[in-house]
Amino acid sequence: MSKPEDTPLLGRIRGGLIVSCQAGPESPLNSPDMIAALAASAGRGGAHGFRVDRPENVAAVRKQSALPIIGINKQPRTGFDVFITPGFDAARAIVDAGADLVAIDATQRPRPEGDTVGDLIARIHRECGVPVMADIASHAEGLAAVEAGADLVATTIAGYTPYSRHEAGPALELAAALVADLPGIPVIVEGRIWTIEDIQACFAAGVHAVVVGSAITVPEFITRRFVAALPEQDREPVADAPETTEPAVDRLFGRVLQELADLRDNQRPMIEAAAGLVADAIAGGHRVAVYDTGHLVSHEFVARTGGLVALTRLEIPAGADSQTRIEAGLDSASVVSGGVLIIGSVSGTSRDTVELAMAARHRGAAVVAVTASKHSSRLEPEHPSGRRLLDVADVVLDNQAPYGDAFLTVRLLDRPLVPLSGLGAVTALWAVIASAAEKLAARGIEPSVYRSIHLPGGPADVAQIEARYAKKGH
Ligand SMILES: CC(=O)N[C@H](C=O)[C@@H](O)[C@H](O)[C@H](O)COP(=O)(O)O
Repeated sequence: MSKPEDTPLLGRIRGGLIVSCQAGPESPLNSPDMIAALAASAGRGGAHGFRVDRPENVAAVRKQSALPIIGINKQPRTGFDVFITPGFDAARAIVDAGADLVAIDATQRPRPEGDTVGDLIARIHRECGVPVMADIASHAEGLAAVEAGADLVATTIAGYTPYSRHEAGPALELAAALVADLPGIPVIVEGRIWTIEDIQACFAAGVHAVVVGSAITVPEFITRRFVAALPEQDREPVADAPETTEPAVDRLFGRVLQELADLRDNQRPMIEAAAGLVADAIAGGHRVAVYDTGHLVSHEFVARTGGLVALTRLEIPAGADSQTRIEAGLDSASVVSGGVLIIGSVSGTSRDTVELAMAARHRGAAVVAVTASKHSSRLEPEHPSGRRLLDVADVVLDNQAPYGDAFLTVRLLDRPLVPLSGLGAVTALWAVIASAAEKLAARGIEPSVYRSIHLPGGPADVAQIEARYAKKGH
């Protein structure tokens, strides 16, 4: 397949805006008709093309638009992080549905079908006759994908793997480096574009086109962004404050289920990234340290039935100066290069917490933060650098709590009740642990897991699993 920037198809998207029209499994917009309506609206606004997931949605968009469609087929598979068009059948299905171009995960991570990026690209070229866009997370992956035959590269996965930088905005530096090192290959910026300035910066970096999704087609995210900017900050979000007649218990369960579904949809890439770090640390024989400014996370995860023996609690001793106390805490939990430190802090603003994260990273350990991002962003940071925990961690898991944390309106009461931070943090972190264990098992490493000490033979079982951990290191 030829690779000039101006094949007719690539010429049509040059300098253009591609609108990603996707809806998560729980979204009210998750149906082909709705996706087609989103695309039609974007087309009326001047979009130059669409990015669409799954054959039924591609077919629905194709029916009503002749604009270029970048098709993807997300297929999560147990034990693998690669899920954007992970294999040939997934690609073929979207081309058959009408996609003009296929985007695939072209990272260097293990692939569910055991093929290489090069094998997949060659087969798509040969059997489907369409160009392939390589979704990558790093500069090296971009170069390798082009070497392997990709026609375009996109920054789609940057910020969603443990080894790529987690930025709030688009991956501009990566895009600029790819533009410089891949002459003649169209570079696309995709992911976290939210402002006009973002778009201008992308084109100033020399990219071929941009893909924007959430900021145009995900009303929940757009609404949340505006709600987060409302001035009366201790008021519960309007969407959650109707005059309710529902009994508190029904309302609580309804809201919790909804919040957890949102957590799953919004935090999934970060959960998988954190799980990758935890799995790598355990495979390398390291302990996973857990620290919490309050109480919940460290007590929930360390020495728990169904939890991993590898997790250990980090405590910062009292007395001495801050640096000495932090180093002593890191030593006591064996935080070293290659290890992971999980830090739970709802506010994420205390000086010690930020210093602890920075000191752990200085030792070469990765830091996973579990924090209330919206709440934290509005609080004054104590650290002189002006940074919060979420600014200094490798992976940030947002427990999704609103500003003020309490999230439940109850009839007859003005003040919201029940902090969401704990429910969100605990669920997200158990998802990290479960996924890390699965990743280890997929590599042939069976992690040591506690059984309840109250079961018959419990104390002996606990002693035995701890001895197993001490011997094997995982
Ligand atoms: C990482 C991953 O799975 N990205 C997905 C790829 O198709 C989509 O969930 C994103 O919405 C899309 O890339 C557009 O990005 P943003 O919605 O940030 O504008």
